[in-house]
Amino acid sequence: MKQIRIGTRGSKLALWQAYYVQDRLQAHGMESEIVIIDTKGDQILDRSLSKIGSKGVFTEELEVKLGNGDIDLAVHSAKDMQSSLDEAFELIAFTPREKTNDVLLSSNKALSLESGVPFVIGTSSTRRIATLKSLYPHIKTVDMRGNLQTRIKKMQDGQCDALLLAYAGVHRMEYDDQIAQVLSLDTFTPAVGQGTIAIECAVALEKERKTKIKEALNDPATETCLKTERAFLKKLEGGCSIPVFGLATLSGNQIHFRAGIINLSGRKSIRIERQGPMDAPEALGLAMAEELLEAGAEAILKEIKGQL
Ligand SMILES: NCc1[nH]cc(CCC(=O)O)c1CC(=O)O
Repeated sequence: MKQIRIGTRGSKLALWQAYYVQDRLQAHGMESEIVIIDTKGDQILDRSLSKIGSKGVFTEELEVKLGNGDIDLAVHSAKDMQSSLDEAFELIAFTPREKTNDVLLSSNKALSLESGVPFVIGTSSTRRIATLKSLYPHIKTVDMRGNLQTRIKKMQDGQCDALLLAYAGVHRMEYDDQIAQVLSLDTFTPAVGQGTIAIECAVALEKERKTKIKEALNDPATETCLKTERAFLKKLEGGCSIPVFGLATLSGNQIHFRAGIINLSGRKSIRIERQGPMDAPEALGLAMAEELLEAGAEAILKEIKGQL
């Protein structure tokens, strides 16, 4: 088979993901080449994602190259993928998921959210900021974007005392020794897709190639969870800038799904937990979204869209 061309963003975390994909393909007898592609999300660093307009900021340029056949697959953090893709593209695989928790990262390992001692956290995530406001009002936040290495540098320069990040990225970039706290999945329920890598292809990609790529990379359990979460997100029309969260896990042949929404001040939040059969992930995700919308998420979403 002709070499597979892997498209990726150029950040260290993106490249880690691309090399991981390359290794898996190699293990399945497929040679590949990595093609680095710059995206709007990498270029605009002085504005928060919620202000750029989250849709496709990390994906648009990759999709252009998928569309014209310059690359065969695009590697993404599943969390960065908008919930609705253009009809010419599809997600064909999700890699085995890393631990999905958020972590508190600091050079001062004694820091703790529960201690009651005030400190400053650098984060631009609306979900994390709202959750902090709600549960830990003594914590201040400052806006912080850029790749992991840039943020850690800013922390070391004194712009904040700690960062609030996904464990997956921290672990992949080998900053485990700076983890002060691993946060609970019930309080800091992660964003949809956190911790897994999504593989995007053009629908038009040759069938045999697609099948082989999927065989090499897809983890069926993760795929089921991601289908649940993404169906949920799609119904809520939440891009990555909306403080919506959702985590599906499997137990036996059931999907356990906890999900919710929090308003920007952190004063209103709605959480739901439900189970559903493993063979109908989208139905569970959709039902949860509908239940949440009826329980008040509709009003919260409207309020948030007026504020961002
Ligand atoms: N929002 C950016 C982003 N997209 C994916 C990850 C981390 C790795 C992952 O969850 O796949 C991060 C950084 C973070 O939230 O800490």
